[in-house]
Amino acid sequence: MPPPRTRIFKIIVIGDSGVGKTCLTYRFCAGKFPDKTEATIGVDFREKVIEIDGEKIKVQLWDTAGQERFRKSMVQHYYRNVHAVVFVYDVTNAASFRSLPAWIEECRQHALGQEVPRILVGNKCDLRHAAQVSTDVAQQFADAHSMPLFETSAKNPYGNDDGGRNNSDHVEAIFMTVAHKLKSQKPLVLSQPPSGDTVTLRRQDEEDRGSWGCGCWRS
Ligand SMILES: Nc1nc2c(ncn2[C@@H]2O[C@H](COP(=O)(O)OP(=O)(O)OP(=O)(O)O)[C@@H](O)[C@H]2O)c(=O)[nH]1
Repeated sequence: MPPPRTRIFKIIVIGDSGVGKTCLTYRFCAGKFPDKTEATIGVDFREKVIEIDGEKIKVQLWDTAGQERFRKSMVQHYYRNVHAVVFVYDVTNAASFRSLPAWIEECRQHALGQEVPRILVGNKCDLRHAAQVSTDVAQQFADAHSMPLFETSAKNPYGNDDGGRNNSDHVEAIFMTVAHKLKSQKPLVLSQPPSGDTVTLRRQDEEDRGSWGCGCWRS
């Protein structure tokens, strides 16, 4: 029997430069805050294999450049066969929140349909004292765009810089939520052949490969 194939979920992470996209993806894949980061040029990939309901799934995070000059040549590649989008803003930087409509518009221009799950992430919640974007305002925006909102800190998921708890979502839990959503959208389905008594297990993706692309499977 051939080894079971591993599904790959491609999730792109987008938002202004400096909001913490590299740190969030690093936190999820490496389990810690990076010692230092530099502005992303083009795109970086990070992967982590997770297990949901006994199935191993490869979560592939595309950490995209926030700076326009580092995006230009790559932007077409980001949006090919995307399974989910994570929009990130920095809770201490109102301008990064005001940029969100432009990022949503960029997705629209690259033909990302409403069927592609999106979430909104407010990062740097450890710096609550310096927050410029309130949870209420962010929640209104998320509701208006039918996205769930998560507030988090890639740096310090459990506490803030005053020594107190920051009540933020854990980065791990956020990406796992997206993976669960994707898995539930594309379950394994039982298919009964028209005749004969063999029942074959087929993955939903094989039926709509046109829209999801072959790239989400690997032997
Ligand atoms: N306090 C705090 N700082 C953070 C957090 N996440 C990221 N940073 C800092 O924010 C700065 C930018 O982080 P990056 O992850 O490089 O930002 P980016 O969005 O990937 O930036 P580009 O690659 O230019 O698009 C770095 O100095 C990080 O240390 C956080 O949760 N809390």
